[in-house]
Amino acid sequence: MATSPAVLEVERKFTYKSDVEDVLQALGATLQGQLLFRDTYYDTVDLRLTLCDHWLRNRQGSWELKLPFSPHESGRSSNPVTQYQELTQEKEIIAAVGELLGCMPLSEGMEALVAELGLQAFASYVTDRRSYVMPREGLHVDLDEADFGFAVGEVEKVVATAEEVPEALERINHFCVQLGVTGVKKVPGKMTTYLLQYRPEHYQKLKEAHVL
Ligand SMILES: Cc1ncc(C[n+]2csc(CCOP(=O)(O)OP(=O)(O)OP(=O)(O)O)c2C)c(N)n1
Ligand SMILES: [Mg+2]
Repeated sequence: MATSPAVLEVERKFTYKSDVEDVLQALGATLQGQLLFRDTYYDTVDLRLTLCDHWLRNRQGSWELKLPFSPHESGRSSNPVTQYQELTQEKEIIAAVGELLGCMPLSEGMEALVAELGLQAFASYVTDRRSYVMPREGLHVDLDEADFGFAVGEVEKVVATAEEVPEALERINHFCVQLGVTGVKKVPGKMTTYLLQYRPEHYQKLKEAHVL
């Protein structure tokens, strides 16, 4: 099966104040747009996907799987920068889920896979996202407000190969200094906060597995 070019997302989350958009524009960021979207996340009944830091979601009708491509760096550390591969082709998602669960799914499509593996939706929320771009740096900045009353920003760079990651890290961290984001600890994202608020047992299991 021909695989699509890799999409490797290098990302750092940050908390922001009401003047963040003035600061972004002063740094040369331009508003790309505002988007509302619902994410619904799925896992097996015994949480085998998220316990392996794999995040299967349906975003406004499109399926995506986020999986660590550098496990020692992503969720399993206090590093504020996370690194995930993002699959969007259903055949690649099915293959990756099957590989992780040690099975050969017969399903050709995602709805069938959900039924075949008995996957359950464990989180669903709407995000109001204002997206900025820093064209020269090739960085994107998302300001997210979730419908359960939580806001978080993220600076991210998407690259195609692992060799491009060190420069992406450098650009993200340099921009975060300019933005006044200085903490070295990981900033909780929407999913972490959602689980803590609504699925504390799931949250606890992921903490014990050092995923979150
Ligand atoms: C700081 C941190 N964030 C996420 C994780 C685990 N994790 C990885 S992916 C993932 C699911 C997506 O989480 P998040 O990035 O919060 O959502 P969102 O910003 O809407 O997705 P995007 O639009 O960026 O694709 C999680 C929880 C972690 N271990 N640590
Ligand atoms: Mg994110």
